[in-house]
Amino acid sequence: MSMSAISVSGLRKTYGDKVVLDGIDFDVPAGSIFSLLGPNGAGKTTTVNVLTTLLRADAGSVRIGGHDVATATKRVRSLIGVTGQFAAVDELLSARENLQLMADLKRLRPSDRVITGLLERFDLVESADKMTATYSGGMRRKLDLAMTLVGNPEIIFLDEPTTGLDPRSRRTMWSIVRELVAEGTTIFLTTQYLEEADQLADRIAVLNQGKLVAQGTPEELKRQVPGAHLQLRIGGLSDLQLAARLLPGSTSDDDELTLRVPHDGEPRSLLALLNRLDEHGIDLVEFSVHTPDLDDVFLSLTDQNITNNLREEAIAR
Ligand SMILES: Nc1ncnc2c1ncn2[C@@H]1O[C@H](COP(=O)(O)OP(=O)(O)OP(=O)(O)O)[C@@H](O)[C@H]1O
Repeated sequence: MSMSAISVSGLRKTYGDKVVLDGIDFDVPAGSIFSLLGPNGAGKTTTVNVLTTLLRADAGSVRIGGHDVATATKRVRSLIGVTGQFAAVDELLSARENLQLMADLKRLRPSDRVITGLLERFDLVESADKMTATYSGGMRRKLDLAMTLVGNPEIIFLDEPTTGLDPRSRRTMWSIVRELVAEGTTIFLTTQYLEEADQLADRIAVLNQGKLVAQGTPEELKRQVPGAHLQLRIGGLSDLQLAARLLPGSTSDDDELTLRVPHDGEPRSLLALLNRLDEHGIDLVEFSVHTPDLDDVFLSLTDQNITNNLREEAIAR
């Protein structure tokens, strides 16, 4: 059984009479990537601030690496690294000097090998001694993450790590994040790019108006929103018509010989459906499963008019 790196239960935070976090619960297994999504003002930064000991919760419990953030603050701080949207990089110093500063802050001695190793890993050796004010946004982000890694934190909070980066730099950051996880690091990621969460996260939670309205793997979340369907291509018109009769709710295109069937892509019922076609001797040429992307999930779950039904179903998962 995998251990929880982050365990949150009944977390509440209010500012005056504004309830920002209204009792949220989630669990992040060690060595996995968890992404918290939500519209602006949903409470993501507030959550990160509580989890990283910068802010005290009003109620609930938060354990990081098994330690309570409220009572074992120092221990928690020694386990975590935080990379913010606004990089901690000092622009008047070089990459090497920034890393040295971080090593000194963490009382890491000797630090030369660690610093050289990080410069190599992040491909910053050539510019290591140039003032970071001359760096591109991507290089600065890499340095920021490198600084977070000084001292080998077990759990890393990445707050919008690729905002403003071009697609190539974003992919470089993604592969570094994947490497870290492969080495056993736990990552808590906030991002405004749903594709990033989709690419990286093992599990995603969607925060809306202070509550978690859904949690699951990217695939589980995508299956919850309407629009998922199967596209079948059939060998002939009579087979197409027979298939359309067998599969209620389907719509057929006689010219293309295709059939669109509402379906969430769940393997067992998919198999049953295909078997049914086979039992009737229907010539199935091709099929594909179309699931909505995370944008659809996000819009549907964070819409103010979301039906209570979907919300309850989402929470139950
Ligand atoms: N110190 C504070 N005092 C009062 N209200 C605050 C304070 N900090 C945050 N809030 C309010 O709490 C709510 C959640 O803010 P938070 O910054 O956590 O949201 P967020 O999901 O991170 O948003 P964004 O995506 O815009 O960064 C907002 O309505 C915000 O105005």
